[in-house]
Amino acid sequence: MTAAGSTLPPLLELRDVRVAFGGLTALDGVSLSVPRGRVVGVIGPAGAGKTTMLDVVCGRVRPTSGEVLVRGISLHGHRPQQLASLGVARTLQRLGLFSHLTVAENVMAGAVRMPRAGFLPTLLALPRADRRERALRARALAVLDRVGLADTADLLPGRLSHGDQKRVVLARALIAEPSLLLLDEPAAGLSAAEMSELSAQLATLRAADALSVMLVEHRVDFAMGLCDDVVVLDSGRLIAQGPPAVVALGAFDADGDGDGGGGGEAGDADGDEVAHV
Ligand SMILES: Nc1ncnc2c1ncn2[C@@H]1O[C@H](COP(=O)(O)OP(=O)(O)OP(=O)(O)O)[C@@H](O)[C@H]1O
Repeated sequence: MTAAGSTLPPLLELRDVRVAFGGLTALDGVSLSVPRGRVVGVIGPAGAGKTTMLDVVCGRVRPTSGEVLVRGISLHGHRPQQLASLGVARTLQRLGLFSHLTVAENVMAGAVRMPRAGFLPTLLALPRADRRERALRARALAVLDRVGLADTADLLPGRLSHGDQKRVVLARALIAEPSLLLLDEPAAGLSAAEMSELSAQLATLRAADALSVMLVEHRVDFAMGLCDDVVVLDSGRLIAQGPPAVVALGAFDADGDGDGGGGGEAGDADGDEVAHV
């Protein structure tokens, strides 16, 4: 990285973020960053605050205090629909596909950053609108090809397996050409084979597009295998963060089963930085 490059702010930064729902503190002073081109996984037991963290980044939930920054710009007061213009796209835990639209049309629906045809030209079916529609469809087909679903473009999503529907959801996020992708439980409901395909897919995307990813995941093995860095939340507090191999050495209970998660001693086996708060 150049000297100038190293001064760039992280793509995403949370500074001392606290979220309270009435008397319940869902996030308690969480600070973290997602550097450019990195994949950061957020793990922790049910109710730890993982989804709340994504909601805060997306503007669905306002922090009670603290700050969220994208490329160094504070998102104070931003709305979810403004996120795309900042290069942020999110997938939801529930797939949210339109059952009456084809796979390609579902993907096109994610292209909020693309120039729109405008109501009047579309209504009058003017050639300019047709051209834009065709260009958008071509983009959707290209993205579907990237996730291995080119031949499903004209099917309804209900015809696809759960794993393939999740790939459509990924394609719908990718068509907006995000620089930061937020994934809410991408491995949920996937078989072991589908999980390893998804890992390979995300690794390819990251390499090709310098995409930064923050994902929330219950499947700790998946997150540990894929992510450059892992953040562990428990009861709204960030209790550990660092490379998976280092965090795995720490005594946290990621699956909430009371057995101490990775077990063993906390430490810094290979010189990587790990924080236990
Ligand atoms: N809108 C809300 N109103 C009140 N409490 C909420 C709201 N959203 C979340 N909570 C509470 O905040 C805490 C954190 O919830 P959150 O969904 O962020 O956890 P999580 O780690 O994503 O859990 P899971 O793994 O089960 O999805 C929980 O105690 C939850 O009940």
